Amino acid sequence: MSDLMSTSGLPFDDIRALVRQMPGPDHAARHEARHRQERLTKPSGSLGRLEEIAEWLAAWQRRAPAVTRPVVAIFAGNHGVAKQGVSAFPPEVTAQMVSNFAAGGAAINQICAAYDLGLKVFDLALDMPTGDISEEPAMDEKGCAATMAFGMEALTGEPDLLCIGEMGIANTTIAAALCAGLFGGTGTDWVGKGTGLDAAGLARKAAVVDRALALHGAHLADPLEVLRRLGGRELAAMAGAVLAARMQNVPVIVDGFVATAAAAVLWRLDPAALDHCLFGHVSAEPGHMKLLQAMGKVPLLALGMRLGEGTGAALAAGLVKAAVACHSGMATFDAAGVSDRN
Ligand SMILES: Cc1cc2ncn([C@H]3O[C@H](COP(=O)(O)O)[C@@H](O)[C@H]3O)c2cc1C
Ligand SMILES: O=C(O)c1cccnc1
Repeated sequence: MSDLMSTSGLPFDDIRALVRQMPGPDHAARHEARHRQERLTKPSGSLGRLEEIAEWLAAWQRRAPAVTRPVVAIFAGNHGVAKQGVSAFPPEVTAQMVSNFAAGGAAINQICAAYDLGLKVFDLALDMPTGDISEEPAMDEKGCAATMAFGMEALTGEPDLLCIGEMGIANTTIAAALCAGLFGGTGTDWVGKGTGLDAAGLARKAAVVDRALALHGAHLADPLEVLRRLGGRELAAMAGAVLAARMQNVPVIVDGFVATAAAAVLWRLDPAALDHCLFGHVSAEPGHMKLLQAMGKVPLLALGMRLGEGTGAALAAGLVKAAVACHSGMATFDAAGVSDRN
């Protein structure tokens, strides 16, 4: 996928060029799917949002919708800001959970097995945390752009549906800072308990976000600059993966607060940039619903989950598979000899 990236100009110029070249939906494929939908043996509209999902898939896959190679991509990164005591867990857990993913012991492994989804885990220099955003930028431009390009590797193997998730202790602090940088507000507007902070921890987390905003506040007009300063590697990689999926006609399901914050960088560059994305669930992390509302996105599920790992996206992939099965497998009124409405 790195062939999408040239080597000329400033590193972010390549990303901006891709955003300008993003393909739109295939209206003919969407129309075809809608036409079939109307002939299936059910009252028109009775499958509700499942019908919309099938038509959305057709539009972005540019053909009759099909999901035969769904993949969950988890990006893992570590964050300098973890040393500020903003997570209930220590940063070693990031690498330990990557091992757990490989061993099949995490929640995401079970959901992938239940719904027959592929799982790919990408770890991003876990022994070299990014800069502490309350003291310095997380990344330099070259590192941030290179990490976005690395995220595009999620598309190798040609998945036909891509679920985006993450693992990275302290990354709900990063997501909160990123949201404040992109949409305004202060720490308290965007932080939540993450892995389970107490009230004192939550206040500390909000103060850390406010310090980061004070430090970087003069440089937040450009969304990619916000990502570089207030983001982290797994967030940069997720943004790159979402963008690469768009270029390759692969619909995306975004996971929770952290994954949505990463995708929001692209939305800020162009509000149409996430039209090929579904938002799998709304996380219990309070910033997530605010963020979805700010972008006008309606999540599929609300299960009170606050895990990350792509779990909410993977659950929604089960729904998407069912939507496609109905769309492609149901009989038409004519074929089944069922009488249509009067
Ligand atoms: C055992 C364990 C498994 C996880 N799987 C996802 N996360 C989630 O929690 C982290 C973010 O929360 P915070 O900002 O509070 O650190 C991320 O790693 C996220 O993926 C986990 C966290 C833990 C502890
Ligand atoms: O919604 C999320 O992405 C989330 C929430 C809590 C912890 N980790 C991730």
